[in-house]
Amino acid sequence: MEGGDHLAHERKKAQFDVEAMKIVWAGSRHAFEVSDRISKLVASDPAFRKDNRPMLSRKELFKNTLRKAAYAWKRIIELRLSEEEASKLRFYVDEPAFTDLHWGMFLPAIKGQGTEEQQQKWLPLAYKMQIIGCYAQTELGHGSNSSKWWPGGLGKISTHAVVYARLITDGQDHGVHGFIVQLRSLDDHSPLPGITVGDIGMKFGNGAYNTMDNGVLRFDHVRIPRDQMLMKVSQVSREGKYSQSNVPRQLVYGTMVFVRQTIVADASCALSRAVCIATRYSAVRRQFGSQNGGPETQVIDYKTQQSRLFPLLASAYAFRFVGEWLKWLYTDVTQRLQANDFSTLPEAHACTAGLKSLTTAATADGIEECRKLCGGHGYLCSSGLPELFAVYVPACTYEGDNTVLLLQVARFLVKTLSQLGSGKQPVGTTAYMGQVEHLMQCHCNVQKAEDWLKPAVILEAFEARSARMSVACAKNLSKFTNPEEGFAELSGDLVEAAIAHCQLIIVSKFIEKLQQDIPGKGVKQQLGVLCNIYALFLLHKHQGDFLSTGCITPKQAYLANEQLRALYSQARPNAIALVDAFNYTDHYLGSILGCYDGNVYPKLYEAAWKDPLNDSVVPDGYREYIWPMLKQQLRTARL
Ligand SMILES: CCCCCCCCCCCCCCC/C=C/C(=O)SCCNC(=O)CCNC(=O)[C@H](O)C(C)(C)COP(=O)(O)OP(=O)(O)OC[C@H]1O[C@@H](n2cnc3c(N)ncnc32)[C@H](O)[C@@H]1OP(=O)(O)O
Ligand SMILES: Cc1cc2nc3c(=O)[nH]c(=O)nc-3n(C[C@H](O)[C@H](O)[C@H](O)COP(=O)(O)OP(=O)(O)OC[C@H]3O[C@@H](n4cnc5c(N)ncnc54)[C@H](O)[C@@H]3O)c2cc1C
Repeated sequence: MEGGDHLAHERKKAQFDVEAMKIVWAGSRHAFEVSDRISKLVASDPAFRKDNRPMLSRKELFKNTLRKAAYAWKRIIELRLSEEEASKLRFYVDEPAFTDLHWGMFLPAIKGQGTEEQQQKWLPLAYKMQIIGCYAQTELGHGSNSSKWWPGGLGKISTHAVVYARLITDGQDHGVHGFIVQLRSLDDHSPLPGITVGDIGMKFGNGAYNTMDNGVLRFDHVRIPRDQMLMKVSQVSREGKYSQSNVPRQLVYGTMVFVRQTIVADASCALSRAVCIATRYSAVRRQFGSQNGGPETQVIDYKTQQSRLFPLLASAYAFRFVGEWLKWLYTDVTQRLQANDFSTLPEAHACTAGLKSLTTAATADGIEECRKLCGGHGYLCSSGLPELFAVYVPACTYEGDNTVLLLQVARFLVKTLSQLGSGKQPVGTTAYMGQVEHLMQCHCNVQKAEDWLKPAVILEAFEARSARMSVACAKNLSKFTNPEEGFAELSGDLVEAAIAHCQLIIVSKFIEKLQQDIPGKGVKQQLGVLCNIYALFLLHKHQGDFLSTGCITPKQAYLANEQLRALYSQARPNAIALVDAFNYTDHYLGSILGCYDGNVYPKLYEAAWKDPLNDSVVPDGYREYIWPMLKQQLRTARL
């Protein structure tokens, strides 16, 4: 069957209003309209072509990225795009670039840690891109005194950096502080005296993150003017006297709270993209299972395919909603900080760190699972999945290694529990710890599979599991005379407790979302199915935790799995419509397997012929290497 919509029969099965779901996914009608308009603008402009990326050498690839970034900036100015529209445009261009760090970390660091005066000086230059900045924190070795290593945009492009370094005055070490440092001449781009700077080399995957110039930086007697130390948190006077404002020192790390929050939103984008590809292809692909000469089975109808794919579809929606909530939390903490209320900073730090860890790990694993769900064709670059995986997987490491971040959450949980004794009532995402006595002894009363559809039942099971795991850690920690030694010894258990707590947050935010007014025929009902799939899939996967802490019985675990199977059947007719609701253009998806019309096979066949290897029938190197080999075999055979 040539042309036409090969997935039309699937789209007809939808039991909900897809257009209304698109608004829910985007967050608002306004966000949908901006996203829709800008994604089409990018898709229709040949300057943003990206299908050739895996074929380019590093130098070609990098120059191509610079061209796109400059062109994107030109279009942003010509079209007078707002900040929101400009950031969407960069998002849909879909190519990691120095601009990510300029807009995503350099500017926020100055906004968050610079004084009013410093902001007035630096922000206008940065907003007009008259200077280009990066964020230089990580070191080659341990400490904050070796060479900076990894910062994106540093290697070849940034003119400035926010550099994190130790501040020493009068021989006294005041710890790590941020400094704005000019790295390169604004006239000829050469490094300033005393500065050694360059790219750190090829990274994982063709194309992928190699469009970014992650860099190395060394200083040799470089003088930074005093007023280029970011001085909102602490100051050095002209006389060299060090002082601290009346704000917590942790604000120095505020940029990370901001970026981790955007990374959670980004996880839902990356996962939904992979899921969209795998779902559409699973409906197109037929394999075995035909009876009486009828058509073969669509692989999406295999229960095993559903049990691997639908939890990922549900996770994409779950991450979307928890990302929305995290954005609210971040805005709230920012407003409080401006009013000198620092009380919610530890929670904002724990939530952003923990959710960044959970969502990036699940997304990286999920993209790889989607590749496998597409069988052999998933391994082709034209499926879009190998590059998506290679671009995405460092999210598990950057902005804090995922395990290190979970340990930060665990510290927060242990502290919250220890404060219960002094009568401090936990609030926000740890409010459930206030009912710890009930949660330690409550019994789940599920008797039949459908009982698992009750939000209160699910919530109590997840709260009890999380509370019991944290309390067990706290009890074990109290046996150590040296708390740090105890923390190190029990770090494996602490990480598991942190995961349980963060999973509870995601499940509870999905449930809260469903309590809102959600317009559109059948939309809320479908989201309800996805929410239950997400929660029961987690319960099934981690049933060891739920059983060993006595939160549920083996029979109840069995019933949860039974309910999960029923939910997969409910999701099945809506699967294509649920991924259409992401509203991705074929350009953004960058995948033949995931194309909207499902016309996969002719496109795969056509794309194969575009590979440079097929430019000639006889390949380069034939005369040099293959022909002599064949001739020699011929001679041996004749002997
Ligand atoms: C639709 C959406 C589209 C969105 C598109 C956008 C795309 C998004 C992508 C964005 C681009 C991303 C590109 C990648 C760029 C990558 C950049 C980086 O990787 S920058 C480097 C980041 N490095 C790290 O994250 C290091 C991890 N380590 C830590 O975070 C450590 O905690 C520390 C180095 C900050 C400090 O270590 P240390 O001195 O040992 O202190 P402690 O850890 O013991 O902490 C002391 C105390 O402070 C609290 N704390 C720690 N961090 C924070 C924080 N960030 N905020 C607030 N508070 C913090 C901690 O809890 C302790 O508190 P206490 O009460 O004393 O227990
Ligand atoms: C693509 C990419 C882009 C990046 N961009 C930037 C950037 O723009 N700016 C910037 O400053 N940095 C950047 N980074 C660096 C990034 O932030 C660090 O790589 C990250 O914070 C992890 O630190 P590390 O590499 O030192 O890993 P390590 O800390 O050396 O981790 C190695 C292993 O040790 C374990 N480990 C480490 N500490 C502990 C502990 N306390 N307890 C238990 N286990 C531990 C980790 O879990 C991990 O398994 C980037 C990295 C990548 C990959």
